[in-house]
Amino acid sequence: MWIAIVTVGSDFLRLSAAPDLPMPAESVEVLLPVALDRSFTYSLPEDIIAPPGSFVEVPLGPRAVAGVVWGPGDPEVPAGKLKAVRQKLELPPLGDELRAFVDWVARYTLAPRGMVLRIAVRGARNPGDETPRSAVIATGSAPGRATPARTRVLATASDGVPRSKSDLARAAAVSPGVIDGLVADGALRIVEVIAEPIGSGLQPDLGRPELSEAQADIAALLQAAVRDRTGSTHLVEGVTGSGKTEVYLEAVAEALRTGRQALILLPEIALTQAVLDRVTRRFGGAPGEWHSTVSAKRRARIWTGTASGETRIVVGARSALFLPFRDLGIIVVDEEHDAGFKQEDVPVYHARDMAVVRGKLAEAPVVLVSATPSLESRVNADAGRYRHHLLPERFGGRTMPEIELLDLRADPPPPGRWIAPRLEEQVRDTLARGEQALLFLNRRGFAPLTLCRACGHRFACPNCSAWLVEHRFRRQLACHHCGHHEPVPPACPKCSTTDKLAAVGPGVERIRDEAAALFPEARLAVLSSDLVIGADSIRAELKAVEDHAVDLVIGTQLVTKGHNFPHLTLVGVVDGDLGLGTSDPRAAERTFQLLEQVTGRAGRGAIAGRGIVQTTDPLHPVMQALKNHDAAAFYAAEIDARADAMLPPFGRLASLVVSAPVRNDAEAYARALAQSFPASAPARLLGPAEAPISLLRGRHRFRLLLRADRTVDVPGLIRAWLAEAPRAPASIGLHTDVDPVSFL
Ligand SMILES: Nc1ncnc2c1ncn2[C@@H]1O[C@H](COP(=O)(O)OP(=O)(O)OP(=O)(O)O)[C@@H](O)[C@H]1O
Ligand SMILES: [Zn+2]
Repeated sequence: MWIAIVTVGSDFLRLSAAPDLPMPAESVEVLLPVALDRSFTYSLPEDIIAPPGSFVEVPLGPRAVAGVVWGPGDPEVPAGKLKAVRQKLELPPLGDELRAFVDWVARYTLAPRGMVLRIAVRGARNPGDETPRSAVIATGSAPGRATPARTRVLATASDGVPRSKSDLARAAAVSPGVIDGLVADGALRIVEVIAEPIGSGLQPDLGRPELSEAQADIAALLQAAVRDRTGSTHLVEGVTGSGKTEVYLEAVAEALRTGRQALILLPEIALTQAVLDRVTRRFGGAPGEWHSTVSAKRRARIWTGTASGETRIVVGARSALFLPFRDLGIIVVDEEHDAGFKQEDVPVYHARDMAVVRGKLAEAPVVLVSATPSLESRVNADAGRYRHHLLPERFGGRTMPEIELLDLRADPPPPGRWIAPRLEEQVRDTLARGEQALLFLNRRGFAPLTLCRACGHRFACPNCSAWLVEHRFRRQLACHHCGHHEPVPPACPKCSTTDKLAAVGPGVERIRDEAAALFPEARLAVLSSDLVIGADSIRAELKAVEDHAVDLVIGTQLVTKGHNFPHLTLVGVVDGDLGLGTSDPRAAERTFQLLEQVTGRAGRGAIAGRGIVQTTDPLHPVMQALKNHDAAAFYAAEIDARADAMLPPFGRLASLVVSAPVRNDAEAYARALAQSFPASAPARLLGPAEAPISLLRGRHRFRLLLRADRTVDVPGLIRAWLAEAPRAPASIGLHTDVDPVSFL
C-alpha cells in the first residue's frame, strides 16, 4: 500500500537560477507570440542576462508583451533606435531544439513564426505555489455493503494513488455520493497531499505484461532505437486488437529507464481516457494530459514539468508536440492515419509529419502506430525511409471479425427505414444471446436534408453552400460548417404550407429512433460528438458501453477508434458507401480506414465478432478488401493509382483558397494570383476553380491547387511566388495549406 507523501512541486526559481552564460551582443532578437513572422531587435540593459530561449518582457507600441529571445540582435539596426528589454521573466527557457522546431514548422507551413511560437508558449506561466489539497485513498478495509459502483471505486483506488474525490468518482464513473459513502464506511480515508509534478514518479517496470513473441521482437527494436538516439521513424502496423499499445508502452518504458521523456499523441480527446488509464496502470501513475479542455492551471504545471524534466510522460492532442520537453526520448503517434492530426487553422500543420521533424531535432525515435496506416506512411515504409514492424494477428489467439457485405439492392430496408431485414435479424440474435451490438453511421443529427413536399424548398445555410441538418433532439436545423442554427419552423418559409416538411436521409438520431422501435427492450446509447459534449461525459458513456450497461450502441466516428468494448460482438455499418462518392483523392483510403477500424471493435473479448456492412456496391475494392481482410491488395492498388496520378506521396500538393465577401472580388484576386505564377516554376498550377464548398461562413471561395514533384521545395516556391504577386485587397483572405488533407 502506498502512503500519501507530502512532496514539494516543481519550483520555477530553481530552474531559472541555473548559471546563465553572458552573451557578447548587447542587443537581442525577440520573437513575439503574435501574428507576425518577423522578430524585433531590442537592446539589453547591462543588468539583464538573457541568453537565447529566455522569456523577456518588451515594449511593443504602447503595450508590454512577453516574448522569447531568439538570438543576437540585428547589428544593422542603429543602437539609438532600439527600445530596451524591460525585464527577464522567471520562466524556464525554450531550448534550442524547440526554437529550431518553431522555425521549421513556420517555414514549412508558411505561417507567421509568431503564430507557431504561440502554441509553444500556451502553458508558459508560473503555476504558483501548490497548496495542500485533500485526497482520498483506500484504507484496505472492506465496506459494510458492496455495490457494483462501490466495487468499481475500490478497484480504481487499489493502486494507492491519492486522488481528489471528484477525480476518483470520474475515474470509476460513479457519482460523488458513492465516494462519500465509502469514506463514512471507513473503506476510504481522506488525506492531505501536495501535488507532485504531473506525470512524475512513474515506474517503468510496474505493470509490465508478458509480451507475445511478435510483440517482444518489435518492442526490443523500438527500445534499441530509444537507446540509440538516432531520431529514426518507425511504422507499427498491426490489425485491430493485435496489442500495438502494449508494444509502444514498452518503448515508452525504455525512455523512462534511460531518464528521458515520452510523448504520446492522439488524434482526438475521446481517445485520451482509454490511453491515460492504460499508461496509469502500466507505470503506476497518471501522465500529463494535454488538450484544449485541460485547465490553464494544469497546463502551466505540465508546461513547467516538461521543461524541468519532471513530467515524464505526456498524452495529448496535436499541440502537445510543442511542449518544451527537456529531454524527449520518444514520440508515439497513435492512430497515425487519422485526419484529426491535421490542424486546419493557422498554422496549418499535420502533427504526424511534424512529429517526424521534432523527433529528428530531438534525436528521439518517432513511432507511428495504426491498424490502417496512411498511404503516405505505407509508402515511406516500403521505400525504407521508415522501419516497418508488423503484427498480423490479434493478441491471445482472438480472430478478426468475419465481414459480411449486405447488398442493399438485393435486400433493401422497407421504405423510410435504413436497417435492412438481415441486419435487423442479426442484431436481434446478438441481443438475444446477451451480447452487445453497434450500429455505425458517420452522420450526426436526424436527417441531412429537410425539404418541403409542397413546393420543393430545401433548407440551406445562409452563410455556406450546405444543407441544414435537422437535429431533432435539439429541435434545430444546423449547419455543420459554420454552426448557424435555427428552430425547425412549423410551416415552409417559402409556401407557408404546414405539415409538409420532410426529413430526407438518415443521421444517427434517426437510426436511434428506428432501433428503438425495432428493439424496444434494448438499452440504447447514442454516441455522437454533438450529443455527448465534453471529455467527462464522453468518458462516462464509453465506460457504460465497456461495462455492458448498454446493449445497443448507435454511433458516429466517435466510437470507431482505439476503444476496447469486450462485450461487443456485432458491428453493423448502416451506410458503407457514405464517403466514397466524393472527389476527394483520399476518399477510398479514408472509407477503408474508417470501416476497418469500426468493424475492428467487434470480437475483442472472449467471443468472436462479426461485421455487417450495408452497401450498394459490394464489388467496390474497399468492400472487397474489408471482406477478405486483404489490406495489402487494397493498399497496393491505391498506391499504384496515386503514383499514376502523381498524387501524394508521389507528387506534392498545396492548396491556396482565396475568399472574400463578394464573389467577384475573390475570383478576380484568385485569377491575378494565378497569372503571377512564374512560368519557370517547377510545378503546375491548377485553377482557380470554385471550391467545393463555394460559400463558407459568408465568404465566397476560389481554390488554386499546386502540384509538384516530390523533390520540389513547395513552401519555398510559394513564398517566392507570393512575394512577387499582386498585393491582396483588404477584403481578401488567403488560406495556404501545404500537403492538404481536406479538399473542400
Ligand atoms: N502482452 C499482452 N498481455 C496481455 N494482454 C494483452 C497483451 N497485449 C495485448 N493485450 C490485450 O489485448 C487487447 C488488445 O490490445 P491493444 O489494445 O494493445 O491492441 P491495439 O493493437 O492497440 O488495438 P487497436 O488498434 O484496435 O486499438 C487489450 O485488451 C490488451 O490489454
Ligand atoms: Zn453554414
